[in-house]
Amino acid sequence: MTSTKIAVIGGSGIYDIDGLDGAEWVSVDSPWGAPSDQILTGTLDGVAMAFLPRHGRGHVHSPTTVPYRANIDALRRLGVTDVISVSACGSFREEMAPGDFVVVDQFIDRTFAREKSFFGTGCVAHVSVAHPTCPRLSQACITAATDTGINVHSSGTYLAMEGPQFSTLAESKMYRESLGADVIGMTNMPEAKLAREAELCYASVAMITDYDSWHPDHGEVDVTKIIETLMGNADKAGTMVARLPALLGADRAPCPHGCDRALEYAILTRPEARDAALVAKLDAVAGRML
Ligand SMILES: CSC[C@H]1O[C@H](OP(=O)(O)O)[C@H](O)[C@@H]1O
Ligand SMILES: Nc1ncnc2[nH]cnc12
Repeated sequence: MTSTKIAVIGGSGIYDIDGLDGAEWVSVDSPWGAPSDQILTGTLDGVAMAFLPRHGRGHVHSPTTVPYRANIDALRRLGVTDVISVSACGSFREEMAPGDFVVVDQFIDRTFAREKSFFGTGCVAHVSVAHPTCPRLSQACITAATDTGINVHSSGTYLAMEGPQFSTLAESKMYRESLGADVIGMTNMPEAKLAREAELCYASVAMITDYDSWHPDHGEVDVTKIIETLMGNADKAGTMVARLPALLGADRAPCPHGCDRALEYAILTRPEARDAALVAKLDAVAGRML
């Protein structure tokens, strides 16, 4: 058994969380650069918690420039075991309406201008992301959302686009009709891939804010409306998060789905061929295996 430490990565419109005992913003140094912001630490129902605003307080980082590697590394350095992303998303499905939550279980990664791995020349690793989210943690999010009275969909495919512009109408229709995506956002990739490399359980709660631009009865997406819808849902997200410590408990059994052992058999570079500088940077993420 290890101790649970739950991190929430708050997306657009979510820059803080209430109710932590002993709340303190702490700075965490990472060899992967500066994280998006300081990290709010504390406890909730006796369980250690951490909160990181993905875009920084004041919304400084664009989806492309969010320091994804530094963020995941910093959470790992803090001893986090479980990461929950709470994100604003557009919907490609009539029945996934603004105000609903979707606990995402698949991704289509269409981002192209971001660093997507902690590994590379001098230390090569290939982890599986066939199932990119943790079923145990996702189920806790579904239960917490249901308990909170949220209209929650228990699965969905999230298309991660580069942005920062929203999709064209043709792209929106292609993502929906040809690629079969259910929701769209700009940030969950490479975050989910990096969490897997760092052997962290990861779940993604998508808060639907709009119908992107495909829906004939809704105008094209715009950021003011997104933030309006988001603000109407921020309290629901907070209540959902507050249920999680009781559901997950302070003592943590190994992940039944192997998220916390993802690097076993993943590192290919022979010990004598590894780059010492890269190995040193990997101390938090992969120290267990190096
Ligand atoms: C505010 S509209 C677009 C912006 O919102 C989402 O961010 P996040 O996933 O951090 O909630 C979306 O991915 C875009 O980055
Ligand atoms: N329609 C949309 N496209 C991309 N990111 C979003 N975030 C919220 N709504 C979005």
